Amino acid sequence: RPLITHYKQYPPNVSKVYSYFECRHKKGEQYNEVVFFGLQYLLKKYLAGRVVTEEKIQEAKVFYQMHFKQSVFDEEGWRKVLEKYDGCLPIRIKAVPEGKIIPRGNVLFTVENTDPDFFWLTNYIETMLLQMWYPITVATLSREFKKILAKHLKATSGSLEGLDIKLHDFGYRGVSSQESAALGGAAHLVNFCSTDTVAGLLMAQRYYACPMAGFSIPAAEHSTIISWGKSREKDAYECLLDQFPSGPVAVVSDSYDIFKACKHIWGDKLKERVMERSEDSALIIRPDSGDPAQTLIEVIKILEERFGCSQNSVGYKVLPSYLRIIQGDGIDLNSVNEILEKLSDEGWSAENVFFGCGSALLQKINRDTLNCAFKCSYVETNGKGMDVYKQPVTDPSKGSKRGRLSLRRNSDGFIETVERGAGKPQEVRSDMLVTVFENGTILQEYTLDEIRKAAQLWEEDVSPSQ
Ligand SMILES: O=C1OCCC/C1=C\Nc1ccccc1
Repeated sequence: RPLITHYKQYPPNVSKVYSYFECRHKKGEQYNEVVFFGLQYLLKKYLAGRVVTEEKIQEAKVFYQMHFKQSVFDEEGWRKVLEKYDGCLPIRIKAVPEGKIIPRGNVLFTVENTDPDFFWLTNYIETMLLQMWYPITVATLSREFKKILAKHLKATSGSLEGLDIKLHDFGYRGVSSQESAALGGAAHLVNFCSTDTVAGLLMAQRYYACPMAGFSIPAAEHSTIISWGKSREKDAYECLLDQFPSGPVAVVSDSYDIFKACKHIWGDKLKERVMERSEDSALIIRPDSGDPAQTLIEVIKILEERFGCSQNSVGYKVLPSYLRIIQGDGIDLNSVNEILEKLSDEGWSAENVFFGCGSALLQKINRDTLNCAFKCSYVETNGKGMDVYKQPVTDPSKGSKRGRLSLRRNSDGFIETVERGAGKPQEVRSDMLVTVFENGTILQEYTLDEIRKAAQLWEEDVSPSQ
């Protein structure tokens, strides 16, 4: 998009461009609240410090001359950033603290130039800032998973114990890049501490001060099973038990026939080996094909017949503590709910099952999933402020907010956006938006621990009533 040329298109004597980011709300849409996450990484990685240099200006000048076949690159503008601010961006960003749960349709962060000479800078960084849609959407959907898992776990076990390891991130291989894996993997770790997406762990370490944000366990994959040949399937499984005698071990068991594997290998030839394992060294059987709910029910029934089960304090059946199941195939927000419904209908507790989620967690989303938008809402021209907005007659739901914005909890305790700069000065204190960036400096940082605390589920998210 020729945003490079926008500086030529603003009215004369514009001195300030003020824009904001929101996840627009559409009536009847699901996911009515979002987790704010990811801005700190983008600020640290791309916007903080001396980001403008003479070399970059020269390179951009040549590049855009070739790209537009005319000289539209604002060399003088950028050189002024270099000279006046030593290459730092004269921009102010005010944002919701990371991890906060905000209802759709509210301002999440605002961006404005801090020096009249650089009004064109605000929307220059729009493209980069709009990429916030990704970590916000992953963190939000991951938390929707958590709500579903919490409800079923509470209802069928009476407790939320182990909730934060109930959804394992399987998505590393299914995302579009290492950076997406890092951002999406970290976003999932806001809600859970169970992952195989190592890039997300490194992101949490380097940008959110968390030395080890998530855990995993030894697990088979199809190659380590089929490399023994079909005739030695039992040996392949026995090797896992031998190699990982203590601690949980997960074994994908559908290479040939999941049902026979459970009945005749896990439940017969290796039965004693399985039963001798302790509760904190459980065997976790992984189906990986077939209709998820049907396969799970059939597998759990075979395991019940072979190993028995007990009743928990709320009357649901639980397999022996040395035996669990993880379902990582075909899991998304709909199927996970369906599966848990069917399991509880058959009297099985959610304690028996863990879930892995790949693309549905990190990739099967886009900027429209939560209708993320970045719009200008206020300008100053000839020193005079003016609230601006769009209100397309062709789609009112794409209307934008107007004026300078603040975010506050109203007298009923609900979070709302105050438009038109109506946030009274004394109310400024209560503005939930915090200045996190100004003129190249990050003014406020959050640790993953603080973010996790902010994003934890509320009481009503867990009550089995709804
Ligand atoms: O089975 C498991 O138990 C729990 C530990 C992880 C795990 C499997 N991981 C995985 C990752 C990427 C694609 C597929 C599986």
